[in-house]
Amino acid sequence: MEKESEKKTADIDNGVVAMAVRYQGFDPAAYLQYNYTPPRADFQRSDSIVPWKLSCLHKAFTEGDIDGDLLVDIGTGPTLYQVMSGCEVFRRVILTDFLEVNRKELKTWLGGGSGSLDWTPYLEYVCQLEGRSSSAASDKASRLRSAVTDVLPIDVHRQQPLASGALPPTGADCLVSCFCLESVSPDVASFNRALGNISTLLRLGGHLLLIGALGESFYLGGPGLQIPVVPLDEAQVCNSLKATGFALVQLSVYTLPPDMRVGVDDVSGVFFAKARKL
Ligand SMILES: Nc1ncnc2c1ncn2[C@@H]1O[C@@H](CSCCNC[C@@H]2Cc3ccc([N+](=O)[O-])cc3CN2)[C@@H](O)[C@H]1O
Repeated sequence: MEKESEKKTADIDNGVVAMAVRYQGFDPAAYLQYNYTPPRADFQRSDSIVPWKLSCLHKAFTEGDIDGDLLVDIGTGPTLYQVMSGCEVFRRVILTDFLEVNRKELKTWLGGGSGSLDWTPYLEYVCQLEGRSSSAASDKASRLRSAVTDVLPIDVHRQQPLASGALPPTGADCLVSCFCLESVSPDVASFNRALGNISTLLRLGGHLLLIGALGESFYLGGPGLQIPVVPLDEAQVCNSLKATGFALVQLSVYTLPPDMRVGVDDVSGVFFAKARKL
């Protein structure tokens, strides 16, 4: 007779395995087009989502309470915007993703190639936030390329999400993770476990910068590829951070205007959380 706890564990594993299978069809180029081109990435609009995210990250990295040597991005996907401010603060940056197609996309750009998206407008915008002239974008690209030392496989559902020895024994000084945990977790319990798993990668007192979707139940990971998402609200995000040993430092929320709802997901808002590991 299967014990209840064994059945629950089996269900948990089945949900995670099903999610991993779903991700095999992920299309980085399509995903970038859906979410990282206008209107969601319109640098002429003050209410566009990407400028909001870049401003949150810039402020969080530069307001003086974050420092250290190593920044790790959890579930980087095929995007680089997450570390364009952080690469000025940390000597070393590690990017991570579950899929080889995304790691390849990142390595192409890092190797000087042009990937599926032109990141120049992003680099120019972050240069402006930093008070540099936007012509400094190519210098920033060089700094980013030299700061990123590794692009590693990761699985946030493992108690040890990275290969042993991937990080120094003291762990990362800061983690950043954008739109990953809620998009790979079948339910809130799985989301909380994943948050606890990635916390093991962060030193005590280190910061977590978490960006994620609110009210999202699915998104398109490629043409016709609906990927399920566990819907979160602000209260759940706060509860999950507290339950996994983080002190919330700051929470900001962006509510999508109607014309940002373009049919590639059913997200209603985006949260930005700055938290510290207790
Ligand atoms: N087990 C795993 N461990 C770690 N990473 C894993 C695992 N499985 C998959 N991954 C990895 O995680 C994935 C990260 S991309 C997830 C996309 N999240 C949803 C999408 C994003 C988005 C973007 C922008 C806006 N907006 O309003 O501007 C809204 C939204 C909401 N929809 C992907 O890289 C996969 O490769």
